[in-house]
Amino acid sequence: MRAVHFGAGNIGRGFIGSLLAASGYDVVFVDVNEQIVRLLKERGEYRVIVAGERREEQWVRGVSALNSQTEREAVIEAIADADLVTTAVGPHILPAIAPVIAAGLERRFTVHQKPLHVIACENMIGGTETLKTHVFAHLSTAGQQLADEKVGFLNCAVDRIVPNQTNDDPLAVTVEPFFEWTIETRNVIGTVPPIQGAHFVADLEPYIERKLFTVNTGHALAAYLGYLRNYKTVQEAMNDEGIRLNVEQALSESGAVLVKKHGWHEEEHRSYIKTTIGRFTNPSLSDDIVRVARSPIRKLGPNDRLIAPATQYCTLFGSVPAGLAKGIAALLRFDDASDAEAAALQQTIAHHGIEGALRQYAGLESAHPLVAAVREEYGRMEKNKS
Ligand SMILES: NC(=O)c1ccc[n+]([C@@H]2O[C@H](COP(=O)([O-])OP(=O)(O)OC[C@H]3O[C@@H](n4cnc5c(N)ncnc54)[C@H](O)[C@@H]3O)[C@@H](O)[C@H]2O)c1
Ligand SMILES: O=P(O)(O)OC[C@@H](O)[C@@H](O)[C@H](O)[C@H](O)CO
Repeated sequence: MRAVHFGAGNIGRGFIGSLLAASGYDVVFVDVNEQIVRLLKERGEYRVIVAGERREEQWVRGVSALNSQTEREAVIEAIADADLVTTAVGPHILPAIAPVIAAGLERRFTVHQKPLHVIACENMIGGTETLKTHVFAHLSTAGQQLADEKVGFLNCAVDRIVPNQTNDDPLAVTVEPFFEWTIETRNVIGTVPPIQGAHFVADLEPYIERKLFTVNTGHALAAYLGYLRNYKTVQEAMNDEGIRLNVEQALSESGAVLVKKHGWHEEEHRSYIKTTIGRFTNPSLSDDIVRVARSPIRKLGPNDRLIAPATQYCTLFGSVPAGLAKGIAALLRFDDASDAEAAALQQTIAHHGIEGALRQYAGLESAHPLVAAVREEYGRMEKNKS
């Protein structure tokens, strides 16, 4: 079996590639980072360091790599011959990889019509559906017809904290012990792709919302509030009792939405939150706040980790979730110079105020009750820096 995986970064090497290799796939990584591609080609293996109470090393073997910029033809051939195509490149990169995936499918259809599954492992709702739309924009009419019949685009939720790497070996990747990969079966063609440890479900919505509105919501609160207090890592931020209480408050608010909307059992969800907070405080990991806070405009989106649970809370319970409002206000104060979206967000706020930013990026009209609550928190943060 062959899997072509786009994005040999933190989660690509630290989770998806390692699980696929353990499931018996020959994994071909596709990336634009020449150093990583060269080393993967040279060595054909890399180390995953699982940092929990005990430190465990696992070798991922039988992998290869291609550079999508300089080896486009080989990428097309690899897709033509693959059983599975996966991605972990970041939501903003999906449009950039769509043309080569489409070219790979067109080539494949000239040679054979075996079923193929495509899974985008990005932190977003409907990630694979979004990739499919981009890919279809580059397919011929005949190609679209065949893709509809022969290619199963499967949405998924992917969960493992993989920080930015500081190992001496550029291929080694340190990860947390926890992992969860939930894949929707709705669009499977034939049988589900054999992936050891993956959890297949008929309806992904409860799972992706539970993951995004708990793990990523809590992470966002810790990162944006931690940034305001000049902490460098999520672990440092979570050791601040005030921030930890804010994270817990926001997660009880998003949790109330998840329990009411999807029928998650209250006790089970409390335990999911407890596990999540334990993961944030893992003393064996050091996760940079600027990584977790990255791309604040994306994170301010109407379907993303802060606005979606907050607006749903307002609708379901008729009151404003104060913890989530604080997280949104802290996001609006994120001005890290190395983050292009943070710079653009600050420009928007400078020109149009926070109301303008919330309208433009979160789709919130000024009359929405959340806006007043965010404005109040935002003003308080200006005075106290936290
Ligand atoms: N790191 C985590 O903890 C984690 C966990 C779950 C989900 N995710 C999601 O996985 C995705 C990737 O995150 P990450 O943390 O691994 O980021 P990352 O920056 O470590 O990895 C992204 C990789 O994509 C590569 N890339 C960029 N443009 C490309 C292109 N045109 N073609 C091929 N490769 C390209 C980059 O060179 C990099 O190696 C994001 O959507 C993220 O939300 C991350
Ligand atoms: O990857 P992002 O930018 O959407 O979010 C940052 C982190 O919250 C995220 O990468 C988590 O570490 C991950 O989602 C855990 O599964």
